[in-house]
Amino acid sequence: MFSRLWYLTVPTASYGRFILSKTTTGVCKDYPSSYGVVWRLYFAIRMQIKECIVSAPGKAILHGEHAVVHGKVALAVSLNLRTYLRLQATSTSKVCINLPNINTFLSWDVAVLKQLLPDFGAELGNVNELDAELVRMLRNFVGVSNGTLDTRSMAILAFLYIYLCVFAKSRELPSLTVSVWSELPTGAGLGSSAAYSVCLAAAMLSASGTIPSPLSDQENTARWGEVEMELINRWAFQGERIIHGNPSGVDNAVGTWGGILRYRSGKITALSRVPMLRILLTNTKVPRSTKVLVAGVKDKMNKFPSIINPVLESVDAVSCTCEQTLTEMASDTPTPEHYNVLEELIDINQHHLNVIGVGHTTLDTLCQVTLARGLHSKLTGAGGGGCGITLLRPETECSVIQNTIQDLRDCGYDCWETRIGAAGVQQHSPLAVKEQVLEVLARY
Ligand SMILES: Nc1ncnc2c1ncn2[C@@H]1O[C@H](COP(=O)(O)OP(=O)(O)OP(=O)(O)O)[C@@H](O)[C@H]1O
Ligand SMILES: C[C@@](O)(CCO)CC(=O)[O-]
Ligand SMILES: [Mg+2]
Repeated sequence: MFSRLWYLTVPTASYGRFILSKTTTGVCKDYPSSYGVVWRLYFAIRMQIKECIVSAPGKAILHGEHAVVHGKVALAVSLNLRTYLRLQATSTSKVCINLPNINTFLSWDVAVLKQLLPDFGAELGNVNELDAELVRMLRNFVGVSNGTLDTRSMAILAFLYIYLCVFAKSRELPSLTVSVWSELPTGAGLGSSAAYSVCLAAAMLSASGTIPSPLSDQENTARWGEVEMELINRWAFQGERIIHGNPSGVDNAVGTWGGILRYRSGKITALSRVPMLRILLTNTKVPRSTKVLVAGVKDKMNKFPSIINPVLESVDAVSCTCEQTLTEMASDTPTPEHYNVLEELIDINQHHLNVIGVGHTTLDTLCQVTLARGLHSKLTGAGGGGCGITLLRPETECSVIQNTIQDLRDCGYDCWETRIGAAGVQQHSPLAVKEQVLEVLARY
């Protein structure tokens, strides 16, 4: 009776439709047939896939990268560069993922993915810890070894992991298409993996109905409440674990909450009183892997604990002194002395980052070129290439900024002034998304 596929498609109020799907397999294993059919119908009816568009910002770390992995303080800011994700319900019985930034376009039969689910009733993917058995199965499924750093494999593993875990409760995995496009350079220290993971988590939780849509008739862009953001952040952290190995959680926290955050061992504090900082971002375009760099610091710590641990302690003190200085600047008029302190902290931290082995000659060049114009720089994110930040003082003349940007471009780097403190994860109606972004997301 249930040996063929059937669909019920109903228009929704916003855009798109939802689909009730039935698979060819008929009954749930381990359950009497009529019971299985009832459950399938129950879950199918519940499974009103809610189409959505979400976005999350990238980040720059002012101070505390790497040290934060070992329980020290980090100060991080969101950027005005975002990752966008569009999730569409389909009736193809396939799960499709389009990742144009990394030239990856894949699809799987839902029936094949269902074989990865454990027996009915078994727990899959606790939000608080990575399900090692599922990761192992997914590695086999995708065909990657444990030590792989391949960009595509990491992105696919994170996607499948979050998809399966979020929809595992309903045995009917939905047929859908997910397209992700980012304004952020991939793998350059600006939190592209976290913005990607935050978008995946928000979209899956929203599509499954686990969290409600924050959009209303009046709002084309809206944010979720604290409880929902906490859940998004936790699932995004699992995505980061798959991509990074041992993330601190600071990047996904900024992708979720946005703004300017102090982060230490999972404790997130929004800094509300901070001065408006102007920052240049420079991408050396040297590719690197956060996972490898984080593991390299751990090796150094194991090899020379009495040398490296005090350096991380000092980075912690740099972050705390910076936070204190920013607070003073916000409560009083910022003075040139405040900026002198911020510049000295940048120099000190850059030296520390070199000591722990995450520098790169291109980053040394960045520091030298900007210092020749009187400006101070440090790497941001995992280092080893990727991006650096340069602090601009209020009195820095326009011509100095323009000449610095040109000098850095002459080195072959990308360089631009950025705005910090953008909003965290958001849901958008199509009306609120820039046309070019919609166009890229709709192309697939
Ligand atoms: N737009 C995207 N589309 C698909 N995958 C992405 C995208 N952005 C990031 N990723 C995934 O994240 C990986 C890059 O993560 P990685 O942590 O190494 O760099 P980052 O997050 O940009 O830098 P950092 O962690 O230092 O801030 C890519 O290899 C890919 O697997
Ligand atoms: C290098 C690191 O500290 C920041 C990467 O943006 C890693 C992490 O905190 O997960
Ligand atoms: Mg990352």
